[in-house]
Amino acid sequence: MDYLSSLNEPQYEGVVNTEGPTMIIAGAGSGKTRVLTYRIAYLMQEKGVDPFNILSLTFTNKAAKEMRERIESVVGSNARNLWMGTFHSVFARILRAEAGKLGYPSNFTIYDTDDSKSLIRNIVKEYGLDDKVYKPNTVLSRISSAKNRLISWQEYTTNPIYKADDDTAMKPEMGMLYKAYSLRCKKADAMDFDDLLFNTNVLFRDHLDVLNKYQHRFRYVLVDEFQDTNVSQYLITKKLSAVNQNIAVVGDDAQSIYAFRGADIENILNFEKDFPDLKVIKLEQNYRSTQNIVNAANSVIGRNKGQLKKTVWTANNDGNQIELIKSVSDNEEGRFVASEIFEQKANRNYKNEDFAILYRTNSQSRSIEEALRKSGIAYRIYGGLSFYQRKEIKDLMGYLRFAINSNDEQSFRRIINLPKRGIGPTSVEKIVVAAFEHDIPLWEVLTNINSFLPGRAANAINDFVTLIKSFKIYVETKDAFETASHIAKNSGLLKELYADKTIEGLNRYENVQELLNAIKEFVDTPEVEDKSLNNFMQDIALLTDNDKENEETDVVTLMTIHSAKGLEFKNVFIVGMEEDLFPSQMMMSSRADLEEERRLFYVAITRAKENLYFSYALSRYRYGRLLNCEPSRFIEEVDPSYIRVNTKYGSREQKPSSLSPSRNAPEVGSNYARNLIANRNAAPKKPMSYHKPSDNFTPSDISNLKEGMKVEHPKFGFGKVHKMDVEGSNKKAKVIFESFGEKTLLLSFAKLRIVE
Ligand SMILES: Nc1ncnc2c1ncn2[C@@H]1O[C@H](COP(=O)(O)OP(=O)(O)OP(=O)(O)O)[C@@H](O)[C@H]1O
Ligand SMILES: [Mg+2]
Repeated sequence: MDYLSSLNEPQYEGVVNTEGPTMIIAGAGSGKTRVLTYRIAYLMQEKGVDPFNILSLTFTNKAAKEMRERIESVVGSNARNLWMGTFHSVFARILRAEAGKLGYPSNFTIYDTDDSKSLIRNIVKEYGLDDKVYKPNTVLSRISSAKNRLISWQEYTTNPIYKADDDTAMKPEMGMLYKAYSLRCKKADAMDFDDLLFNTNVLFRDHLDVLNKYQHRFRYVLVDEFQDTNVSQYLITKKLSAVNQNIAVVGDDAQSIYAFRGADIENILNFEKDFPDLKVIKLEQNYRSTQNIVNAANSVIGRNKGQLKKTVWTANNDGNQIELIKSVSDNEEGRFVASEIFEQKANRNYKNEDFAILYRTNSQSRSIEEALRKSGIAYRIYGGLSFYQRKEIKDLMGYLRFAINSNDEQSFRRIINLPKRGIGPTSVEKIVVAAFEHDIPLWEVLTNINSFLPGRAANAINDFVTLIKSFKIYVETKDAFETASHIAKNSGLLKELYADKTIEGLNRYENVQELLNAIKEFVDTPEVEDKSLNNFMQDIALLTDNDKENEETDVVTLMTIHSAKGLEFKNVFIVGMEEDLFPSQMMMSSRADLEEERRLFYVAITRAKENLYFSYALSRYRYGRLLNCEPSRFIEEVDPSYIRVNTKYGSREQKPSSLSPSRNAPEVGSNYARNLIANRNAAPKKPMSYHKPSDNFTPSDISNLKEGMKVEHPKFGFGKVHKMDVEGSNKKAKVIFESFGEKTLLLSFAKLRIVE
């Protein structure tokens, strides 16, 4: 068979030895992904394994798609039945099927990072905490890191270790926020990204029958980019392959670049302990890059202390030296890069798609984009604001999500006053708080709104509820396209966009049409059996812009180095090679951080097949100020024999070895100290902490509740009935609680225990 003949000896071993645990840790461009791809093809074609029994986990949906296409070219359309995708997408699918076991409905909503952050922002406000101390980003990453280490909020709030850490960091309320955030997500029938992995672990831990089912389904498990799995992901794969032991992982410790998100290099070491029969395969030949690029990459990564020893060599040509481009400003940098692309295309027959421009942070794309646009070079940005992050798309998706899951708090907040219905933030807050305090679902509050809000506000909500109910009928009875079109029209969203005749308005209108087109395409796909909106929405939440179908393919790629992992391009520009930018200012405070940053540099270098450019500017706008910049220390870390200064654009005199030796010490330390002092001085407001119900708490029959009775409420604790109010249809009781003061409770919802 002809795909096998294109493999070298160890690669061949990796493909045909399909049984038992296998690990390949090898350098960039050595064919790790190729081995995984062919191993799957081999399993299907030679071993007759059913694609339903193969689970392949990749880092991006794009990588999964490419892998599937390659396998398809060998084995045919049967490859579509492989279980292949990111950890998040595969396990979201499994969680939907098993949701009931964890107390979620199968149509649970997936909160994206924006949803999570805005929920945190609300909670911080509700508890009266300082939002400069408890920034949504900081709080979310602390929660995320706990979840990825499988620490539940229950454990977090009871184990004093975490409290001590948070106290030291001047964020003593972190545990309380973790708990409140988790309860709110659960109440909204929503999982955030980390929950998808966390809950999969809970599912497999607490439901051995379910674990058993998937252990038998996935006879073969394969993981690409294994170095970037976190503890939570590792545990899932380990459990799944415990019975059959057919697990193959490939990775490169020198390319581990997600430690800041909890990826753990220890997994590579643990793997040997957890699977003692492990077969380890070494790949040493690089097929991707020229000799020069491979050598330069080796000279960089050799500076890291904590790497496994590996040999990487190539039989490819020497190729050109790395070109160093110096510019006076970020705008000039953009122009130089654009001119170079223009020239290379003209002289060497390259196409746009042969170029990639890689940068450390998304915001660097602006000056490059401007220059490319002026030169008429087609490009595409990966990452950044993706299609599904655009406001108009999120708005319509908010309606679709809410029609499916009407307890979804974040969607509710997004759409309730869109278009304007005269419902103010106070009413919205009252509704959300009522659901929480009465411990009833959001939808139940909305459908009984007259009990919670005064007349006029209630009327507006009632109209909204009627509208959503009519949408729900569509969700139940029509296909995804009919439903979504109906909702787009009748929600008033399309009309509002249509009325806006500015260019941006037209764009937004077209984007919504584009989403409807995508849904139409989904409905028209013959292989899709379940054409409901529900089914369409399932995986959408996990799509990133990188996965979007590309309209035009011959484009220059712009992306962060992080998202370039695993990819390759003939020509690569690494731009913004300046101190404080790359290495990033935030990553210079410890040796471990700097090593991670250096691995990122290694990843960037090893994306290039033929030509590589480093570019830096002497000044750049950052944080709204023009800053002077110095060339990155990383430039000097590359053996100078592999670099030449580009004299077309940069200064002729400058040599890489003479790059400014003196540097100002980064200000990280002093800033940090300033923040600490500032935080200490800002007296934190005390959060209100809800009462913990007594162990014997069960709500009593309260039809005979009378003034003077002593009661317990699950959240407000103990109190005394002050006054009964039987006016109108709603029976209410005014209760004075010991810690919360007076509250008016609706008897039809209140869960109270009569104490005496
Ligand atoms: N035996 C081979 N003969 C020819 N080309 C090969 C061979 N093995 C791999 N290649 C090619 O080398 C390039 C790198 O392979 P691949 O992407 O699988 O490497 P990798 O180890 O996964 O790299 P990375 O660490 O960057 O993910 C690809 O273009 C691939 O097609
Ligand atoms: Mg790879």
